[in-house]
Amino acid sequence: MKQVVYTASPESQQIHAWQLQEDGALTLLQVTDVAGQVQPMVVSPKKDFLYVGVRPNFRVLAFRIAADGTLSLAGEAPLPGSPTHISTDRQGNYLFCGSYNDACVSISPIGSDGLPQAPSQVISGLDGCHSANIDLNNQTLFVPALKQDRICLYQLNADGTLAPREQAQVTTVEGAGPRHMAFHPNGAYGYVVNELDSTVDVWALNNVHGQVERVQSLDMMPKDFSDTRWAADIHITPDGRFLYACDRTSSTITVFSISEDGSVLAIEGYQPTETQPRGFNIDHSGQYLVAAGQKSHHIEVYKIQERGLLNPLARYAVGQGPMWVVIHPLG
Ligand SMILES: O=C1O[C@H](COP(=O)(O)O)[C@@H](O)[C@H](O)[C@H]1O
Repeated sequence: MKQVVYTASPESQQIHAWQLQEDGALTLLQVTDVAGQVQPMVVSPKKDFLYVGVRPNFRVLAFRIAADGTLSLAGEAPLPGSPTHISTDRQGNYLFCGSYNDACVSISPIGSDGLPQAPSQVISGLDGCHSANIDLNNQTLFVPALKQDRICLYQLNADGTLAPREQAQVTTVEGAGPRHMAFHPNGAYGYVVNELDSTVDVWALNNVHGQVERVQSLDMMPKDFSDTRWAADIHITPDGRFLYACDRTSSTITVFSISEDGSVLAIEGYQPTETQPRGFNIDHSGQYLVAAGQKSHHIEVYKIQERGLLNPLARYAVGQGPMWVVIHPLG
């Protein structure tokens, strides 16, 4: 499988595109200079565009992805706040943007040309809004509001509007600070990394009462860790066997195994990584993990081994302050 790794480096305002070889080596394909601090990125489900949130002029840029994975700017649209996280629905018809600093989530239609338009709806009052995550059924948008210790639940209607679900929110432990989310491939469970106490919560998405319910909470730090907790990102392997979450103070990635039904996590180990890992990702074959060090200005590639443990392969200099990693299968 041919894949391309994109990294966003806001301090040097660059996107690096790398070809991921079968053996896990990276070959630099292209460096794109961007007018603005590039931060969150997502590839459209139709696989033809990379959408990138930029600042200080809050916009989403749409880069067309060529057959070899190189990028060319095709369009842009305004966003209602500083983009902290962007994502799309499962069909690529809508773009969601969560803004931590502007405490909102927005939805923007994506045209038939693949270009996002101006937001059609903005929901405010979400203090510390850190991400927007549509479930596998393309029905419920999970929006963690970090400063409110809650995850708001919105229904995505057929007309492209968001409405609070009957169960409008779930709450975390006080002071947890829910941040990013990953879904099990069976669609029954979601995993949320909590920034402020570096825990990971397992959420049953449809319990016997049809409700979202927390079924497990795990400390992701080693027993002897006593410094400030500062978790960031979370990702799952495509086969649903392993989950990874990173903490920035300790610069570690915690490795979890997942029970077959997705309901139970167990810690398998802790992987030291690049300094201040704010973003990482897993390739589509489930063989490699790529982590970015916001303070090391490098990315590092790991081979995923038995029990999910990580074997460092090589590290590569990128732009300054890398913080977002997206991996895209070509073809
Ligand atoms: O992880 C964090 O995220 C928030 C929001 O990030 P931003 O890049 O959208 O400003 C940040 O303010 C906070 O300090 C940090 O821990």
